[in-house]
Order: sequence, then structure tokens, then C-alpha cells
Amino acid sequence: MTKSEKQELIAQGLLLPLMEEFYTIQGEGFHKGTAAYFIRLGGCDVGCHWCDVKESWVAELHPPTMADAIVENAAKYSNTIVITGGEPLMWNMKPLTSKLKEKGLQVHIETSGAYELTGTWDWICLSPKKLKLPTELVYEKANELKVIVYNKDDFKFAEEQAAKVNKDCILYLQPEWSKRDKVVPQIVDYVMANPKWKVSLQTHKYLNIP
Ligand SMILES: C[S@@+](CC[C@H](N)C(=O)[O-])C[C@H]1O[C@@H](n2cnc3c(N)ncnc32)[C@H](O)[C@@H]1O
Ligand SMILES: Nc1nc2[nH]cc(C(=O)O)c2c(=O)[nH]1
Ligand code: SF4
Ligand SMILES: [Mg+2]
Repeated sequence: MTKSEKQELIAQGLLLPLMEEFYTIQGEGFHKGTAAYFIRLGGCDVGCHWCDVKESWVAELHPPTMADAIVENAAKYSNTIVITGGEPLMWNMKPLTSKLKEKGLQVHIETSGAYELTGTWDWICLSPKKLKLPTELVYEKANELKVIVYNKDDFKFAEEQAAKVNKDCILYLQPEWSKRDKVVPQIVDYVMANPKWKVSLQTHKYLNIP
């Protein structure tokens, strides 16, 4: 394959930088506790200083993989597939998600929403970031809003983001992992005072699973 042929397939979403894939339990948010096969795509330029997968950021470090091959493999493991990254919406998600839907699978995304929403999704987890705000469409389509709390300013950001999502969107506050001892008590008080919010924890980290 020539370099330009490769670039064309990437632009079409037929070739994707695949960092890792693993069968585990969804640890976070609404579907926590549910077995799911995770597909982690490389590439992200949002730059969260506390990101727990910085190794994903440089897309070129991850092997370009055909969407067809990703789907054939994933279908062997689970009925629920979570597409994450990196930032999966840096890529055209239409072919990957259409092929997963053709297999009858439930297709979920973990996204910052910072790039155009492409693809067909059964569940959209929007985790907005101040550094690169979500696009309008993803606020309309999000099924859950999951705001990471690193410090007290994040409660204000969470309310600003909650004002932008659709009325059915479920609202979560999730402690940033390294600050969890400090922010968990703040989140607990906040959720009791503002019960439209729920707590989300990274339960996989407590379970010592991927
Ligand atoms: C690694 S990101 C990949 C998907 C997408 N880039 C995003 O940020 O939503 C997956 C999820 O982990 C969250 N996350 C990343 N680092 C975290 C940390 N240190 N503590 C808590 N949550 C974190 C993100 O906010 C997001 O909800
Ligand atoms: N078990 C497990 N659950 C998760 N939920 C969201 C994750 C992510 O990194 O996108 C994640 C992850 O990395 N592992
Ligand atoms: S947007 Fe997601 S992958 Fe990108 S730096 Fe932030 S947490 Fe990490
Ligand atoms: Mg993770």
C-alpha cells in the first residue's frame, strides 16, 4: 500500500490506529459492571494533564488496522463493544460502527466530544474537557455526561456542561484518580446537595482489572 492509499483509507475510517483491545468489565458510568469488549484507538490532542492513557496520544505509534478485522475479532468476545481512545472521534467512525451494528452488537463510545460526531451509537458517554469543548451535536445525542473532578472549579464546569446536554442525559461526577482521596468527599457532599448528579467511580481500578 502506498502512503497516499493508506491516508485515503484512514480518511474514510476503513483503517484505524489500534492501540489495544481487551475484554473486561465496563468500570465507569451508567454501564458499570457490564462485561464489554474495549477497542482503544490511538490519537488525541486534547491534552488533559491527568489523562490515564497518555501512551494513546500519538496516533502514529499505533498500528493502522482495517476496521473489518477489528470487527471480526471483537464479535468473538462480547455483545457490547466500547470504542475508546485516545479520542475516537478524531477518526471517521461510520464504517467501524456500521459493521459492528451489522453483527447485531451494542456499540458504545467514550468521548470528549471535541471532534465531529460520526458513527451509529447505542450509547454515548460524553466526558467534556475545558481545553477543547464538545461540538453542539454531541450535547444533543449524549446518553450520559461524565465530568471528571480534579478540583473545586470542576463543579462549576460540570454545571455549565449539564446546561448544554439534552434533558434525558444522565449526569455523573467522577473523581480524577490521583485526587480521589481529596475530591471524593467533595463529590459526595455535592451529589447530596444536588441530587440530579450521580457518583461514578473507576471501579475497574479497585477491581485490578484493565
Ligand atoms: C482515557 S479517556 C478516552 C476517551 C476520550 N478521550 C475521553 O476523554 O472521553 C476515557 C475516560 O477516562 C476518563 N479519565 C481519563 N483519565 C482519568 C483520570 N485520571 N481519572 C478519572 N477519569 C479519567 C476520561 O474523562 C474519559 O471519560
Ligand atoms: N474497565 C474499564 N472501564 C472503562 N471505562 C472507560 C474506560 C476508558 O478508558 O475509556 C475504561 C477502561 O479503560 N477500563
Ligand atoms: S481527551 Fe481523553 S484521551 Fe485525550 S487527553 Fe483527555 S482523557 Fe486523555
Ligand atoms: Mg480507562
